[in-house]
Amino acid sequence: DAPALDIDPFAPDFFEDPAPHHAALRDAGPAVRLTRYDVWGVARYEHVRAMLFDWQTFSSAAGVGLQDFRRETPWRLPSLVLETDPPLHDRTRKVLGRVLSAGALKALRATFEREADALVDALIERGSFDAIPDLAEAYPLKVFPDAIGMPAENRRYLLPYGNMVFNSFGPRNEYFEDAVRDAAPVLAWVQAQSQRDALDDHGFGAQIHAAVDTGELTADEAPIVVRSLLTAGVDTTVSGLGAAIYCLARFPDQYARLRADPSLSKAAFEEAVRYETPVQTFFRTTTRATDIGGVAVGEGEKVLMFLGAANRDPRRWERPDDYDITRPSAGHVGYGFGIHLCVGMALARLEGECVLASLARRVASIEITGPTTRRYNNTLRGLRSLPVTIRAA
Ligand code: HEM
Ligand SMILES: CC(C)Cc1ccc(C(=O)O)cc1
Repeated sequence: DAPALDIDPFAPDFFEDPAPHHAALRDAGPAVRLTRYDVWGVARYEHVRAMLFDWQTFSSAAGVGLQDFRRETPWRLPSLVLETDPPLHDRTRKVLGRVLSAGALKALRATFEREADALVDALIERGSFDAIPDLAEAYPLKVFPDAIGMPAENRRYLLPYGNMVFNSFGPRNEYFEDAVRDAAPVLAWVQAQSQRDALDDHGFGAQIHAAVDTGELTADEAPIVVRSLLTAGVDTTVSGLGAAIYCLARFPDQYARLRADPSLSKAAFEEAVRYETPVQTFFRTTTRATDIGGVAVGEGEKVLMFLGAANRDPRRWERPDDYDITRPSAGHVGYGFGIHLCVGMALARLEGECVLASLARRVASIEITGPTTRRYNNTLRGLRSLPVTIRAA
């Protein structure tokens, strides 16, 4: 019968070095029974990509975490975008897609570039710092809440809230319990911050609430759609930027190529998203009995997609374990695919491009000058600390 493995994808051994586990999962078969959680795991690029496009068979409406919303009370009110299927998803996604479109973001480019230059100049003055809190976290925490239209105070709750939600997609293990320990003030803040009167008149938040005036959203739905941005808009880009800086610091020959041609900053960020895959895993739930590459899967089964394994699959990528900024990385599954393809992708890419271009123009070298420590989270892959020393160009 079906191949089975008892690995634990939500444990330090896996978080510290996923590569051997990813290889075992890919090689065990198209779909593998994860006996520890009694769910399926899919790690090959071909099948992960096919699942992401087949929303009818692989539904998001029962949640994209281990929890099955049809059997258990969701930890938080389900997202009206992430945790819905069509037709509801079509309506809410349309609003977010317009607010976050590449066209809408053109107006932000000058600001995002200026903020990146200012932050990099300040860090050059310091010389040595921790690239995670001082750069990977500092930059999104400045530009994104500004773009949403949030007041300056209380932005510190954004990372704790993201940490709770991303841990909530996994099992109720110690990472989840630690994250939700003092959740009450954070949850109250998120609820308050999503209201129309808490947001300025021209940011993403106001634009979402304006969809109530046009009848595209109800007054009850709008705060939940704003909550989607508060949830997914920061912790993801923090992990993405951290991944890119970590790659460029580890592979100086790639940094030298970027220095020689700063217009490669977009490609360098994209290849880091493929190489590190900040969002490592999430689930779908089958709506009918089906098969994945010939392995029979029943109706109502949770299937865990290993995006990080798919992005390193030798069946799809040449030299998958090389960080190569000139590689055509298009087609990686780091932002998902299909109807739930990351709606913030253009924004994430803009942030990544601006920060890496600023570094490429102003910083001659990035050296890791201390021990790195990894962050343990049930969904996000990223460092907790990355001590570096940079030299001005
Ligand atoms: C490097 C940064 C980012 C990564 C790696 C990332 C990754 C992803 C992935 C893999 C999905 C698909 C989830 C699924 O199929 O169930 C997704 C969806 C989503 N992302 Fe992102 N994301 C990033 C940045 C952002 C930003 C900056 C925002 C907000 C401005 C955002 C908002 C969303 C939302 C609202 C969805 C749900 C879309 C839907 O279900 O239709 N993400 N993201
Ligand atoms: C990679 C995704 C699971 C990130 C994410 C989280 C939360 C939401 C929401 O809509 O709350 C949307 C996207």
